[in-house]
Amino acid sequence: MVSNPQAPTTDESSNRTVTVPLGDRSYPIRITSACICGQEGRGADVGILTDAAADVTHWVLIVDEAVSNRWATPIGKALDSIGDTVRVNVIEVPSGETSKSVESIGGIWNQMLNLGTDRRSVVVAVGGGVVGDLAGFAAATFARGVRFVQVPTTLLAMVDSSVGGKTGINLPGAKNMVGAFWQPEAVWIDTDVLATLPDRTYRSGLGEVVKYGVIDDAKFFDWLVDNADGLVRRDADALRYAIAASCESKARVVGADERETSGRRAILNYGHTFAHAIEATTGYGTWLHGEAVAIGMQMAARLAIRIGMCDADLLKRQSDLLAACQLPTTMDTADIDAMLTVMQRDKKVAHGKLRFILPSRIGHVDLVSDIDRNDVIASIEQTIGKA
Ligand SMILES: NC(=O)c1ccc[n+]([C@@H]2O[C@H](COP(=O)([O-])OP(=O)(O)OC[C@H]3O[C@@H](n4cnc5c(N)ncnc54)[C@H](O)[C@@H]3O)[C@@H](O)[C@H]2O)c1
Ligand SMILES: O=C(O)C(=O)C[C@@H](O)[C@H](O)[C@H](O)COP(=O)(O)O
Ligand SMILES: [Zn+2]
Repeated sequence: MVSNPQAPTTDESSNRTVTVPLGDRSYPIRITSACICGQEGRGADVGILTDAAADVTHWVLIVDEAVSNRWATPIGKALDSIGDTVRVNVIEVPSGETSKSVESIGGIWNQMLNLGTDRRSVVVAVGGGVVGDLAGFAAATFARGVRFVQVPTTLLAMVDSSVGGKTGINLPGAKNMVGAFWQPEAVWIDTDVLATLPDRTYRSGLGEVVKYGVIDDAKFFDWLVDNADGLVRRDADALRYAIAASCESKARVVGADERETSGRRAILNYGHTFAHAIEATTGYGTWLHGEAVAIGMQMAARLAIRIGMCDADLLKRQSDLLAACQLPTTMDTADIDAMLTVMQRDKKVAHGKLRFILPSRIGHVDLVSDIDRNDVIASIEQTIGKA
């Protein structure tokens, strides 16, 4: 069922644009379909890329190897056909979280150098959040910064990682610890690419979608409750609505606090202090990011209950929605000491103290300091079913 009177409007082709409002660095998120595979054998329509950046002499496609043939090749061919004045190169990246590493970024910098990348080159990230974060960081740092465009190919990347300019890599003991804020020139979403996305990876993206409902938009949360089945089945209308609503939430928050200085942007980190500790301590890639976020949100909601910020009903509503999205809400076991060590390196830590994003009601969260370590431990234990 898709029934929200505030559903985003669409143009005749059912394409839609959401703007990330950042003054003269504002950029569009274009939500399209049938653009990459092209209509009636015409090849990819790369107008979104060519409109996004003027005076380009060189396109560098940084591509997840799993989507290279099917989704990046048509883009490369269409860019190639623009003419002799523009070069196109492709750098393939192995799939998976372990590619967000010091070794990978070093390899990419050297390949960019060998390909003659300069400040009139534009990087195009084609892949999920891993390639988006990695390619974005390469663009932010090579030659002290070249332009880039995000072409997200996972649901998670469409609703979250391609928007807002957080780029970077992991260290073995700390997720996203090295990176830069570097905004893309545009985000080009083509929902057709989800046709090849495995179910588990697709559902992982729903973890971040649920997050927006809890942190920012109670009406969207209710809509998700009504439409979870459709989303799991990938109903096209439900999916487009969820992508647009998520992008609108993220664009609004990023526009208000681009570099997470006022604290507003930190709300996007709901569940993430726990999630990043789960990812790092279980080995990157064991839990997908959105799955870890789902479990992390459960831990955060329990922490909020423990300190009297919200009641048990919020946890139940959140758990029910996560379960309806076929996401995990618990894990069998956890190395809590190791998790606490990783959590201490969270970027929200201030004066050595952990700070958490915690809900007071559906649709509202706050950044909270002075949390007792024992409450953190108890929240993890309750979520792994130990207490
Ligand atoms: N920068 C941000 O604001 C931000 C926000 C959220 C998450 N992230 C980061 O994003 C990463 C997770 O992103 P993800 O969930 O997209 O993971 P991912 O990039 O690892 O992609 C998941 C899997 O799907 C495959 N894949 C991608 N697109 C496909 C397609 N269309 N068809 C078939 N297979 C496809 C990939 O090869 C990979 O195996 C994490 O590193 C997380 O930290 C960043
Ligand atoms: O864009 C943001 O800001 C977010 O926090 C979005 C998160 O979903 C994302 O996982 C982000 O990469 C986490 O950032 P970090 O600063 O905690 O590493
Ligand atoms: Zn996230």
